[in-house]
Amino acid sequence: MFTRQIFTKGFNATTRFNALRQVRNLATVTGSAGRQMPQPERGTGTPISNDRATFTIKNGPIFHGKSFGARSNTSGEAVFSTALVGYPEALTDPSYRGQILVFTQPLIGNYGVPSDQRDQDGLLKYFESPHLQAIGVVVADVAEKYSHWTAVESLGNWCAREGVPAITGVDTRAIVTYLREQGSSLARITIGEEYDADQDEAFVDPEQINLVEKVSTKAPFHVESSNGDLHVAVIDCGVKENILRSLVGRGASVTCFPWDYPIHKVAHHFDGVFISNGPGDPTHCTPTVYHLRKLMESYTGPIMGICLGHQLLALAAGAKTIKLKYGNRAHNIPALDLTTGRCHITSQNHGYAVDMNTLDASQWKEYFVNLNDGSNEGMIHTSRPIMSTQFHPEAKGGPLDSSFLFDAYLEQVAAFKAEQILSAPGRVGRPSPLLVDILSKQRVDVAPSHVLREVERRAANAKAEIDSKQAAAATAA
Ligand SMILES: NC(=O)CC[C@H](N)C(=O)O
Repeated sequence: MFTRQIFTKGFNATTRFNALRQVRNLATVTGSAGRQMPQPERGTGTPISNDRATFTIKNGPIFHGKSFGARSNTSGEAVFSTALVGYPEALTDPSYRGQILVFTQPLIGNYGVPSDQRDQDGLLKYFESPHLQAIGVVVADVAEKYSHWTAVESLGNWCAREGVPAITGVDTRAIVTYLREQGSSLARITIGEEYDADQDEAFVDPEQINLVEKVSTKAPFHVESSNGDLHVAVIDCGVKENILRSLVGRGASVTCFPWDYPIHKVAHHFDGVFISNGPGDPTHCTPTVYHLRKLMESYTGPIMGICLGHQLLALAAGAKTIKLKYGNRAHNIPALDLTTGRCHITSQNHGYAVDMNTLDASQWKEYFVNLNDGSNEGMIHTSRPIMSTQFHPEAKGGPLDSSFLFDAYLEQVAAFKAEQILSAPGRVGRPSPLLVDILSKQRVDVAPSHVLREVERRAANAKAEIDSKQAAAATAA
């Protein structure tokens, strides 16, 4: 409202100045508590490295540039995003685990990195999870100086603190042109050394790894809504905070379960079930798919899935998923709603898609279709309240065009709850206070990728040591 007034004709200069000052004050008033410079956690991260750096695409071109993040090497799938804003949200989105993110927007870092402040419901205000999730960052031109009222540190500082290598000064247009033609590729970032072609076998292929088990909560957690008395079970495959906020803000408390939790055994306690986004190939999540199949057989309440959640529901319904040539990562992808004929501009981040030809047409209809490449963007059950989208209605970053899908889902959740109360009047509406007290309020035991890497490295070393001792003992005997 203020901004509208400021630019209305007829306001004199002083009024305009005061209004602007008010907007600034409003904007900064809540920020102070979380605006201290974050301190490095002991034993994690490195100082910022400004050494030479190399970005190497497996069997492809090599790009030389300058490091601006952690002094460590990394390897994974190189993916690119054409989003113009939202690097803090993208880099903390667990769906980017295992991936080196190349930004096509040339100037990245100019508004710094915000704090890990939480909102009134205990959800992160500016991040999609507590840590950087992408395992490497590639930009054309990093902004070392930044300016924004939410910023507490530079992008370089954040990457270094979180142990994530980052490279600047490379031609991201050439990288994208290569990936677009060649398709998804493995790559590595090497800091401070010349690239050695003999290391080629060291490329890590995230497609082979179950990344969901690394980013999912290890035990259930609960986020209470102060806005209503609905209760939704979320299968956490690496859930974005803004998905939780979209549910909690609309009056649903959420209990989030680990990815492989037998959800069908507890679903009857809930007014709805939701399946989150998450990293990697959906076919790794066999337990989730099995539980979802059982859930759809026994549970009549509303079910919604987003992105990986959509793919898992489709697999549970008997369909197949495919890997796209290079995926869709942007904030301006047109998706056509086939039930209304309306086009929505959507936020996306995925490398796999549901093959609509494999979905049982007697039970499911295609809900949305991508107007750029014709890929599937969602499905809806023909007779039951089950619906899912490949794109991200929760945005962050990106447009809110499709947030109405959360409204629609929660209307169904409320209707189901009302029905349940009528048929079983003793049913407790709100989540039990005991449950709420016992459960954690945040994800449980989800280690940031570089900490996990270190743990895995030490475990591998320990195993190698035991193996060699056993071998030596066997030879001696
Ligand atoms: N954002 C997501 O949930 C991504 C889903 C899946 N990992 C894919 O890349 O297709």
